[in-house]
Amino acid sequence: MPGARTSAHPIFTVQPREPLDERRVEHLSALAAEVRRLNEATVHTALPEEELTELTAQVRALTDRLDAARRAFPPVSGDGYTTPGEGMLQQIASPVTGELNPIAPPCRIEFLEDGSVRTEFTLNFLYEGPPGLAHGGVSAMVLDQLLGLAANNNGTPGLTASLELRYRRPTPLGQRLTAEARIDRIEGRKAYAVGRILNAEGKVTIEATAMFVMPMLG
Ligand SMILES: CCCCCCCCCCCCCC(=O)SCCNC(=O)CCNC(=O)[C@H](O)C(C)(C)COP(=O)(O)OP(=O)(O)OC[C@H]1O[C@@H](n2cnc3c(N)ncnc32)[C@H](O)[C@@H]1OP(=O)(O)O
Repeated sequence: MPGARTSAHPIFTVQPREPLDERRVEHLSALAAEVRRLNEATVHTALPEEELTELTAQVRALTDRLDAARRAFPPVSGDGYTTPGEGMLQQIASPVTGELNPIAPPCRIEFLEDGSVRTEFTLNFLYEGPPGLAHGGVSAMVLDQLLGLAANNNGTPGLTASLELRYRRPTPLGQRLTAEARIDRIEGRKAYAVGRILNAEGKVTIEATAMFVMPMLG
């Protein structure tokens, strides 16, 4: 694959990923944004069955066309995977932050000067758990990613060894949510992070703590 790079880290050497330039990322992001709309429209549509049959055939044709030039693995942006921590930031198909991934809300991450990370995002009915409320597992996924990025931003990236959540209040759908995370402490290879999700009124809905461990190299 031209231009593909692999990391020196054993976990990431098995799957070479093609780095995309900004223009291509923009085009694919625009496509993913439309597919996101399509996903939501699919759940909400009240169209009659005959029209659904016709639309199903049209969507199948579109998918076949896209799949005709299929990459074995999702691409990355910029220079691709370079170091285990840095490279992960180019993961544009992440299910949480990936602009290219239609199942990602997507959460756009702010990396703050003090090393913490923050995102504002909205969950629609595709992420419903209890009626009208966000699925707890989806919130967990967002927090896992955010706390992981805080560890990464601190220069101590790692895999999630533990993730503990306290669901304090229901997390609403269709409302601006804020999630934030920071590193609490480092102990050897272990990075401890804390984070939370707040509703539009600034009230905490979920608190999270996690521990990330950088696997042994070699
Ligand atoms: C890698 C780079 C990633 C970059 C990410 C960029 C950000 C992207 C954001 C993505 C976000 C999404 C992220 C994801 O989705 S990550 C995907 C979900 N996580 C995983 O799949 C991880 C699977 N587990 C492992 O690979 C290994 O078990 C790890 C690597 C975690 C440790 O295996 P390793 O063989 O290397 O280490 P060790 O066994 O010598 O233990 C070392 C120390 O750690 C302590 N310990 C271990 N486990 C636990 C535990 N569960 N509770 C408490 N403590 C634990 C242990 O006692 C010891 O402590 P001490 O005796 O030294 O005091």
